[in-house]
Amino acid sequence: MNSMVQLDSATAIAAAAAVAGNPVKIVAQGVNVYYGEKHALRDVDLDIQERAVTALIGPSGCGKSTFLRCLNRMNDTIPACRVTGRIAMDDQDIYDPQLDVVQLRARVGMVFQKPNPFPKSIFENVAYGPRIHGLARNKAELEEIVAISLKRAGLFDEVKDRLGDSGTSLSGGQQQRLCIARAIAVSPEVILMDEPCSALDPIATAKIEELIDELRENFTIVIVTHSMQQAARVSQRTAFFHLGVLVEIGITSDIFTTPKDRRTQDYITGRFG
Ligand SMILES: Nc1ncnc2c1ncn2[C@@H]1O[C@H](COP(=O)(O)OP(=O)(O)OP(=O)(O)O)[C@@H](O)[C@H]1O
Repeated sequence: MNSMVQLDSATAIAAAAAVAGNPVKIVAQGVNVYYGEKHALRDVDLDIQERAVTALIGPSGCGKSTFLRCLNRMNDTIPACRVTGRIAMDDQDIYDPQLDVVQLRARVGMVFQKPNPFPKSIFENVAYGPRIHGLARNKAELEEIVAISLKRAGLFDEVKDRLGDSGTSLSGGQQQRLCIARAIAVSPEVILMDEPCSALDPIATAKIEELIDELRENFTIVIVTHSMQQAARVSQRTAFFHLGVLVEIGITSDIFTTPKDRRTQDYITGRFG
C-alpha cells in the first residue's frame, strides 16, 4: 500500500508504546448528533486515552469537529443541534443535567482553528480564566499562574517583557500559543484542538506540534486535523471518520500502515479526501 504519509515508524511506535498503558479518560458510546434533520454523527463508540494525543481525521464534513464539540458540550450552543448517546469522563456522564457546564469547560479546554485572543493584554488573556474560577488567592499567585502557563505554552521568553501589550499584537503563531496558555491556565484535564495550525505558517506549525508533544505528558489531547502528516507526527492514536461514521480507531502507525478498513486505506492513499 502506498500511504501518503511518511512515518518515522520507530519514533511513532515508541511514542505509542509509551502511552499504551495509560487509562481511558473519556468513553463515548452510541453517540448520534443531529443538526435539525441532518444526521451528522451516527452511533459513534470511541475511547480517548489519558495523557495521549488522539487525532480525528477524515474528509471535509465527515463529523470530526462535531464529535470534538461533543466532548465539552460546545454543541449545546448551536440551537438546532441535538446529541444522544453517552459520553463519560472519568466515569461521570458529561451530559448529566446536574453537571455544571462552566466547570466542564474548565476541565475540557478548547483551542480553535483561528487564534482568538481577547482584545486585552497578554497578561489578562491568561489571567482571566483563573480569576473567574477563583484559582488564585492574591495577585502574586495569579502572576505565578500566568507565568507558568506561558512557560508551558512555550511563549514566556518571547513575551515576558511585554505582558501589558495587547494579545492581538502578537504574530499568528504566538497568538495560538497564547490561546493554549489561556486554556492551560485553568488546569484543564483535557485540551481539544480544532485544526489549531490551519492558519499558521510551517515554522509556527512546527512549534505548536512540538508543544503538543510536550503537553501530552500532563494533558489528554484530542486534535482535529486535515493533515494526515500532522496526525502522524503528533498523535499516538488516530480515529478515521467518514460520512458521520467512525470507521476505525487505532494506534496511529497502524492506521497509516495497516488500516483494517478499505475506506481508511482509500483515504490515506489519497483516493478521496
Ligand atoms: N451548525 C451547523 N448547522 C448545521 N449543520 C452543521 C453544523 N455544523 C456542522 N454541520 C454539518 O454536519 C456535518 C459534519 O460537519 P463537521 O463540521 O463536524 O465536519 P468536519 O469533518 O469537521 O468538517 P471540516 O473538516 O470541513 O471542518 C456536515 O455535513 C456539516 O455541514
